[in-house]
Amino acid sequence: MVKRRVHVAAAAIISADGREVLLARRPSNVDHGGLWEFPGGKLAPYETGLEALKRELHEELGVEIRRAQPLIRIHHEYSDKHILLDVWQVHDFAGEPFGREGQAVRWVPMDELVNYPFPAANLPILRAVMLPTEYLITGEEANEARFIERLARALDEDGVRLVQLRAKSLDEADYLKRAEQALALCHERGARLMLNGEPSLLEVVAADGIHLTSDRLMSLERRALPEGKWLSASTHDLRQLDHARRIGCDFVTLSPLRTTPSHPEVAPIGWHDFQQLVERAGMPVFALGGMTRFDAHHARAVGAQGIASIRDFWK
Ligand SMILES: Nc1nc2c([nH]c(=O)n2[C@@H]2O[C@H](COP(=O)(O)OP(=O)(O)OP(=O)(O)O)[C@@H](O)[C@H]2O)c(=O)[nH]1
Ligand SMILES: [Mg+2]
Repeated sequence: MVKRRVHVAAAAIISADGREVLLARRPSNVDHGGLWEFPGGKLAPYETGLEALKRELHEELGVEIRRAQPLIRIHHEYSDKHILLDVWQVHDFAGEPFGREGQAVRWVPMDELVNYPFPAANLPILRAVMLPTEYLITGEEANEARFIERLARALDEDGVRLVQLRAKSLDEADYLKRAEQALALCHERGARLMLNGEPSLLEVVAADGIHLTSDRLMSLERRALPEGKWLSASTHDLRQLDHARRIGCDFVTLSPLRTTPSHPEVAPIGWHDFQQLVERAGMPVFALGGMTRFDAHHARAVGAQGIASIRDFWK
């Protein structure tokens, strides 16, 4: 059987306070009936994704999009079709959304999203909706007070909401102590903390997830994390991206986008190849390597979740 190829535009419509996202329930008599979805539908011939999205949101919800940004593109094989879900984050719209086709429509808090039944293609979209555009990786800082100061500055002044504690020079006891301190700071501000190391670290410190080095990623055959925790990994090529997806990573960094002073010998990926890799990733990807917040807009435009950086946040 030759599968149909279906291109669908869908919207993650975010509430003004950034805490909720709008879901709709598919009518029981259609494909994936009764499941929840991000409102949207198939592109008509000659429509762009954004044009289709504008038309669909008007038809399905009675709202007009004012401002939207690409969020993630997911290719998924259903038994009867190959689907491309082209998902946009809608930050501003006019009108009061309601189910114009009789479907249920509901504002759902971000942390309750995982409790809703979605079509199989949607898991990486949920991750993308929950993740910010910027990912801070901590730099080295031996002095404890100075470390706290630097992290607090990034959280308070830069508004960072996702942090990876990377501290290769600390032994395990000191790392765990830092992790407790970082976790308290992050959670006070509603930010999430990833620990760079072994999944077993989570048995000691109740951080939000684990970030794996690419070597460690390639040595793991399955996702071994407690329920509700996130798994991310460093990747540098397609083989590592494929492996990350296979074992169920929630998101990854892909590097080095540019040549950096710390790794001058490594060839940069560059935006062109980066875009091709992201298109195949099937999960949120942060561009890493010489990135600053000025690059975030372009990173999003080529399909990434955003940028990860030490230098731009670690002042
Ligand atoms: N809109 C939307 N569709 C999704 C999501 N996830 C997902 O797998 N799909 C699938 O993508 C396809 C979208 O088609 P649709 O039924 O919304 O298309 P449409 O609004 O143009 O309706 P119609 O062509 O039936 O009139 C369906 O097979 C649906 O199950 C999602 O989050 N939102
Ligand atoms: Mg639809």
